[in-house]
Amino acid sequence: MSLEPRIVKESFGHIEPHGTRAVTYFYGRLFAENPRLRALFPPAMDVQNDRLLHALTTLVRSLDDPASLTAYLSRLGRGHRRFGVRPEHYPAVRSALLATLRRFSGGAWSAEAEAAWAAAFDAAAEIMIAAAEQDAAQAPPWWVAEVVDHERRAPDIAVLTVRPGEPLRFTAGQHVTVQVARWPRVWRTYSVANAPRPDGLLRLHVRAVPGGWVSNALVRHTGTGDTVLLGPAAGAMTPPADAGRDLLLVAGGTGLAPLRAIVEQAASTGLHRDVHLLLAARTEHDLYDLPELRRLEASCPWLRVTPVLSGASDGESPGDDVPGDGRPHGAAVAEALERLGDWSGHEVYLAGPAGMIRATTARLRRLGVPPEQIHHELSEAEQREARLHRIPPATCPMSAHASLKAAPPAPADAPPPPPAPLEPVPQLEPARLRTPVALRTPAGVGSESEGG
Ligand SMILES: NC(=O)C1=CN([C@@H]2O[C@H](COP(=O)(O)OP(=O)(O)OC[C@H]3O[C@@H](n4cnc5c(N)ncnc54)[C@H](O)[C@@H]3O)[C@@H](O)[C@H]2O)C=CC1
Repeated sequence: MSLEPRIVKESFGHIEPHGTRAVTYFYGRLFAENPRLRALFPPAMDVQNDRLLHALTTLVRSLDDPASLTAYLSRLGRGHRRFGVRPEHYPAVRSALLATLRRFSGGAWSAEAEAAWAAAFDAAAEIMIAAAEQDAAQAPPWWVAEVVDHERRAPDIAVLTVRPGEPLRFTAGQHVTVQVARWPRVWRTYSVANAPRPDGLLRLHVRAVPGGWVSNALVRHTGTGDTVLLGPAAGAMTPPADAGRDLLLVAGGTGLAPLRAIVEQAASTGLHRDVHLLLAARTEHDLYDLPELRRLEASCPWLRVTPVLSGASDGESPGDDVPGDGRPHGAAVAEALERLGDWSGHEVYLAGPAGMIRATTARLRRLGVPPEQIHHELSEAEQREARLHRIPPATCPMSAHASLKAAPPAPADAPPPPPAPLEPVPQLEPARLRTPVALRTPAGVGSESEGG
């Protein structure tokens, strides 16, 4: 990639302070000039805004590291397949992006900056398109999956088992995105809570968070026989086949999911490494998977499961509220870590609220665990929580799956309805439910059909 990182970084510095305003302007301009593209996006754009800002920041920061930039853009290109993005959409995005940069750079914009950004965009688009095309040759953009089991393990927690119509490849520790019939084009990330199995089933652990569209739909309004869409598996929190060390897994709440998959993976490969799973939860009812874990522990001599209760919270916002017993959050986990042994020789995997990941990482470092032995996906946890603290004021009662199974009326716990989308919502073809799926898009936008 022949780029001008210095110029791109400098000009981005002028735009960064305008963050959200600039991104809002970008999408406003994109949709004003290309109304048909609106149909590719969810009704409420808050998550999309965050994603664009995150993508631009990552792009600019990675300009000096072509290998990680290419890996990031390839992931982005593959991930955009599920939105129905096609090569012919890129010029419109390019034009809106340059206009936005020009608009928010004030007097600092120059022909040199424009050329540098145009070159950066073209190079990025080329990588994204190539990755998407390569991916299309081997995997569908999304999978239609049937819910084959739905267990309500607590008032706000469900464990769902889903069967994709086509094999969905993943490794233990990875996550997929999920879309429900009730909220078309709204994707949320959940870890797969099991290791790959011959029957291809995936288990998801979901807590219904206040105002959460997809989580409430999955926990309270989904049952056996319903259909969800799944995006491709992603994520790098996968232990190597033989990590060479014993494992310490620290789970916070439903952050158990990816670690549960790692435990299953260890069981199926016969690793002969000790695995200690520390299960942090606020209350007993949050220990929604403990009976199953106890059964697993009884049959696996190398596995030890230690639940740690931190106390119920008074507040509603996840992650940063204070437990009811007045002790600082994370105190119980920290005490347990200190009490239970020496972890400096362990490979450690953490999943749960961002605050827990940060606090536990700091504690492990103090306990002598080298940073390269501590694995987590903190930036994803932070993004998820940023979204939760800013519930968007819009919803969409239309359903991409409406023709598959009538969606019930919007639930009482859902936020108020959104402005109508400018274009018709893409519809799944009912007849092709369990075979490759076609996305019908408005004329001129093109149509996406599944590659095999
Ligand atoms: N469902 C899934 O597939 C996955 C979920 N996650 C994330 O895991 C989290 C789980 O949320 P909940 O089940 O509501 O967990 P929670 O909010 O009930 O907390 C679980 C444990 O973490 C501790 N904790 C919470 N905030 C803390 C902080 N700031 N410092 C130290 N400890 C803290 C709590 O005391 C509790 O012991 C969410 O952020 C979710 O996004 C992560 C990976 C997969």
